[in-house]
Amino acid sequence: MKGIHQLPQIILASKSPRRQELIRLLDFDFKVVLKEVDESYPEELKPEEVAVYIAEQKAKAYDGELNGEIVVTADTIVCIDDQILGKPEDAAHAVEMLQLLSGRVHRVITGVCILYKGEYNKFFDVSEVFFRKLTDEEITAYVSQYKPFDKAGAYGIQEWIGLTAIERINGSYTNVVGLPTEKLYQQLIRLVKQ
Ligand SMILES: Cc1cn([C@H]2C[C@H](O)[C@@H](COP(=O)(O)OP(=O)(O)OP(=O)(O)O)O2)c(=O)[nH]c1=O
Repeated sequence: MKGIHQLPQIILASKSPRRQELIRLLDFDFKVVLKEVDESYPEELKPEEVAVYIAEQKAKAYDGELNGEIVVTADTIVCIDDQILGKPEDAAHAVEMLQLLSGRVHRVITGVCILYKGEYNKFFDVSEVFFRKLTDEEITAYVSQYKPFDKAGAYGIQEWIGLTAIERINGSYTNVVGLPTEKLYQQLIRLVKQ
């Protein structure tokens, strides 16, 4: 037990350093435990459903292995014109994604799954991100220097490109980084106190 609300131990099943840092800042007693999970999804799902579906798959890997802990998993996708952008496969793919996002608004959806006492509690958050027009030079320089291959949509809002090219966002900032902390906090308290 730790933090203002004294929650049980949390297992953050995520290799993402940004998620680990955010959950640390929430002041939880947590540890990181990782498992390989297949991130494929049924094609007919809507973007919001995809993020939640993958988050749930990540949590399912812990079913039956818990002893009162809370498992938290998440999945972040970028969505433009109903096209889902995951992580880029290589530099050319990253450049293509950023050219698509340049000068336009897109949605970032993070699905979250909380596994507690055998129940899967799922939700998602959506943020709109407004990019100014990026030049091709900026895009290629960013991709070669920052190698955003571990990031949905090929960019990090917390990096150089986010600081210099995002005009504004509508919604939660931490949701774009990979974990909607305000919603997650409310859900955790609701589950533990009920
Ligand atoms: C859009 C955006 C995404 N991201 C990150 C969040 C996620 O870590 C990543 C999307 O990939 P995910 O598959 O959501 O997560 P992950 O593979 O990094 O970690 P795990 O599955 O173990 O939890 O992109 C940023 O850091 N900044 C951004 O602005």
